[in-house]
Amino acid sequence: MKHKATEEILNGEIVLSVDEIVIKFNLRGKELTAIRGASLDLHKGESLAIVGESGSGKSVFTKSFMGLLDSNGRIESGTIMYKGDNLAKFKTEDDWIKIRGKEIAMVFQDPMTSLNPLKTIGKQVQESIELHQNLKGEEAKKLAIDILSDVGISDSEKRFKQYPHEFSGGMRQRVVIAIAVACNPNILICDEPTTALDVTIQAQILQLLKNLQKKYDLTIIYITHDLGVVANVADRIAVMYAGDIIELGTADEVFFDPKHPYTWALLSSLPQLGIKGEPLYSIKGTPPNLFKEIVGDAFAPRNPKALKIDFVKRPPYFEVTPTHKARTWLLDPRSPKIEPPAMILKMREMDEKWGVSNE
Ligand SMILES: Nc1ncnc2c1ncn2[C@@H]1O[C@H](COP(=O)(O)OP(=O)(O)OP(=O)(O)O)[C@@H](O)[C@H]1O
Repeated sequence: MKHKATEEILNGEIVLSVDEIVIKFNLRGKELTAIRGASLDLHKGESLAIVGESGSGKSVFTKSFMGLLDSNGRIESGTIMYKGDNLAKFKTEDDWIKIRGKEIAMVFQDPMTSLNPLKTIGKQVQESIELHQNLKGEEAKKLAIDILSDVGISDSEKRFKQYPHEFSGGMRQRVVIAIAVACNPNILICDEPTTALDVTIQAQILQLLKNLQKKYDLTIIYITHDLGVVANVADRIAVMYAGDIIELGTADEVFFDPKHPYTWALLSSLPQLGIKGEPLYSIKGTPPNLFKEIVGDAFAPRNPKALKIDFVKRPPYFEVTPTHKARTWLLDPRSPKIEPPAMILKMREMDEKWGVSNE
């Protein structure tokens, strides 16, 4: 069930360790808890996808690793350990300068907001190099041209002199990736990097990131609301719901043997996996109100098969394998046996029969 490469990664070094982080926002005098004690260890060289509906906390969680929370937000408790520093305690811009770009870089959804329309794209990549690597002038320019070709911009010497508006959406996203890579970061966070692009271009950008990961020795976090998008690029998947990671496992484990009812629902609503002739599943109800304290399993009110205890007590993590865990009472040996929906059973069957995950 597990790829060999993933196993090697998980035995390797932990580059970032988040423990029980709680993040709150103040909104018109009221307090909203966006992240409710989420924990995550990121392993060197892995691609980890964080998936979940809009508002589940994917962006807030990862922005806290770079000191990019909005000014009305704060980390209330928990730790974010990176190279011996607790980033959760960082206060000033001087602290963050050491981390942002240089150690952890981010690629956002909309390339137009990340690029300066008044500067040539080459200059923008070059400046990123000059700021973060010990190179200046012609040397930095030469490296910028090389990085532009690495991200798939042909004729990069000529295109160095062009402006963002002279590029298509996909090409602009490549430039944004070039700027991030030019900082020589350890960790690259890609926040919905392909949402604004059409499907073919999406696949090309994901393949590009996969290639760059090896060449530039990157650990990558993908943020997406679409599990289908990351199926081919993620080693591991963290499923987020109402500010917490409710299931974490290798991509194969989450796809073929999911345990949390929310993960079942997410997978069942994927158009790529729909059963022919049957209507596509859609998750009923709305996520919980984060202004209120959440009791029990946050997904319970939307889960038609929720247990009584789901409304009373927050489930702990139950370990499925050393790499797979989920916060659901269904994994408690005392729980009644509840079968996942037909589509999930079918996926499991396919995996057992054809070994789809081991290809
Ligand atoms: N500055 C802010 N003030 C108040 N609430 C905020 C602020 N920023 C984020 N939130 C809230 O925190 C929660 C998590 O938001 P977040 O943007 O991380 O979700 P997400 O999973 O990344 O969603 P999306 O896919 O839509 O970006 C949401 O309820 C959001 O409204």
